[in-house]
Amino acid sequence: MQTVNSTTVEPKLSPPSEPFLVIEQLTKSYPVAGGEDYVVLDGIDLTVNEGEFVCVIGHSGCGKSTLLDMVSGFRTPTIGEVRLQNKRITQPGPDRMVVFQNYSLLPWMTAFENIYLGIHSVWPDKPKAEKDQIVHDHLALVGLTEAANKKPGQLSGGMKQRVCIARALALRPQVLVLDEPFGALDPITREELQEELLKIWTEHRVTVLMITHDIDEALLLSDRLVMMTNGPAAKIGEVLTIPFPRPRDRTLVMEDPKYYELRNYALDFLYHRFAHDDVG
Ligand SMILES: Nc1ncnc2c1ncn2[C@@H]1O[C@H](COP(=O)(O)OP(=O)(O)OP(=O)(O)O)[C@@H](O)[C@H]1O
Repeated sequence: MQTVNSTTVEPKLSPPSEPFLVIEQLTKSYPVAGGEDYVVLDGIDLTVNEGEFVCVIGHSGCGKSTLLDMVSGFRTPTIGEVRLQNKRITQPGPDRMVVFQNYSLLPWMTAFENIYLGIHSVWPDKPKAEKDQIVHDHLALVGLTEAANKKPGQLSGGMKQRVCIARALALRPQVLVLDEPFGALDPITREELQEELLKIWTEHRVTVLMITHDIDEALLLSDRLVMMTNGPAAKIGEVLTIPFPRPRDRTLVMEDPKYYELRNYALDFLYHRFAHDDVG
């Protein structure tokens, strides 16, 4: 793993007392023809600290993507609001970069060009050499220097997802929004990317909001695990604080007796207390 060189902007951490990302009384409903609105999320409150890694887990269809989409600005709340550093979020912006499960790279462009495109659209006036350097640094960050000139069709799923992570981080977002980023990967590649994400986060401390269906992934990566109740009208059921010291090592984490305590607690939440009745 290489680190980003001199072009990296050190994260400016807000004073701890200042709220960073605030989700307040967030409700989202959709109109239903000839009937009552369908309420997906109902009164979600969550404050995320700067530099925190928060995972969101919940059954399929409970509204996890809807929640993160309102942080990204792709959807607007019906009631309530999301604020980043006291500024209400009303639209997408480069301060909140999203990585989706299914790569979303432009297939006719190389890995380099895919990353360059975003940098150029946010900083059109930066000298080209500087933009090139940012791309090279971020390809190196995810171990893809050799693949710079390959197109998505020539890359494995894991490599494509690395490019997506590099592309997102290259814009120096304040919040990295990850919507099940490793969901389509095989277990070995998934573990590799978890390790890489953990290293990148440890070095750069970007604030992360990540959806996962994998409790083990959440326990390895996150500071807090937000567990959603089932929809319709899903809420935050509980938030678990994940106490393992950082930097984390998978083996050490899994050897910690608290690991199984937390894992069982989360499993009980999902499969007993809020068992899914086959929707979505
Ligand atoms: N534009 C829309 N109009 C109406 N209903 C919608 C719309 N978008 C999403 N929904 C509904 O909102 C609910 C939550 O969807 P969402 O994708 O946020 O769930 P999720 O928890 O992310 O699911 P998964 O884990 O399967 O990705 C679902 O019942 C979905 O059908």
